[in-house]
Amino acid sequence: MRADTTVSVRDLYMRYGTDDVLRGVGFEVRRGEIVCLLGPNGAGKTTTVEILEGFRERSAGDVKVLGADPSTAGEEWRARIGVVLQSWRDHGRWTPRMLLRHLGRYYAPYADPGRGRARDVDELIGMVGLDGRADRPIRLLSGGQRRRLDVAAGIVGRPELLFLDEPTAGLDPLARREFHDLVRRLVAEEATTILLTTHDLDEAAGLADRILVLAGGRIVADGVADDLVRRTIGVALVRWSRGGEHFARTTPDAAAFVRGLFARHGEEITDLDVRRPGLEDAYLALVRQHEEGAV
Ligand SMILES: Nc1ncnc2c1ncn2[C@@H]1O[C@H](COP(=O)(O)OP(=O)(O)OP(=O)(O)O)[C@@H](O)[C@H]1O
Repeated sequence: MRADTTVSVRDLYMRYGTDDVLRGVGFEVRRGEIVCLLGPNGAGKTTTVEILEGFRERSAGDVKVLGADPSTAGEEWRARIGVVLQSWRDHGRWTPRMLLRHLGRYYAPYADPGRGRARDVDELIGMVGLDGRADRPIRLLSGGQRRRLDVAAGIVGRPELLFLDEPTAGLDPLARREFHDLVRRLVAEEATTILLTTHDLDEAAGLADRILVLAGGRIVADGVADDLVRRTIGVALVRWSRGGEHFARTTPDAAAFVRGLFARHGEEITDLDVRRPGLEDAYLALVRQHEEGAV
């Protein structure tokens, strides 16, 4: 294991009743990395993240988070991680300011001269763009504003490691952009390590240093987005029509392929489209291959 390994997972198994949801999951996350965990609904992303957060007991496997086993780690360890859950509905009568001040107090005993104490509440409210809403009851916040408050609650204690479960679900495009900037700032200024789940593949491609794809209970891909795309489906997707039929092929050399196509079929070719595939294409191909048992 490298010295900067923040999360290390080996042979992780999770069984619910007779259902094996995780079947030998393994990956690592290094300090200051933004890693994005992708996978279809029900693949086990939340389960994995909750095991790493110490909220769920695993069936088997080795898990180390900030050097400790989350199933036995204490409060001092917990104060070093931040969590934004998929949904959290509570404290409706409180105001964001009250809630953040309350959560901040929790971190006081764990103040570390190197990292400081809990963040100043006004600074935090500004960071997540909740100015003007800080003193109104939480139940009156819109869904997106509520999500911003969730993020604020996750970073109040200046976590070394931040877990974000679908953090931008329900955010408008501007709020999403601001959230991405906030994540990049946390990484650049505080070397925060980020593990996030999302179904937004543009978000994953734009934000993550590395992508993990969970399918069928295992990590079926682990790498930089561009490499995953190249490895999974080649470098170009060529689509065309001929005689009313539609065709599509992937190829590492689009120019040579298209020359060959025209040499064979000339003017019969219509609707030619050459496109560099993106993460969404690679992801869908991986999940499809996996479902067909080819991975
Ligand atoms: N406490 C539980 N008891 C039994 N089954 C569970 C429990 N929690 C989750 N599951 C099942 O485990 C599987 C994985 O669920 P999980 O929530 O981890 O998936 P996910 O990848 O986060 O899905 P989504 O993208 O829909 O949020 C699902 O089939 C779910 O029904």
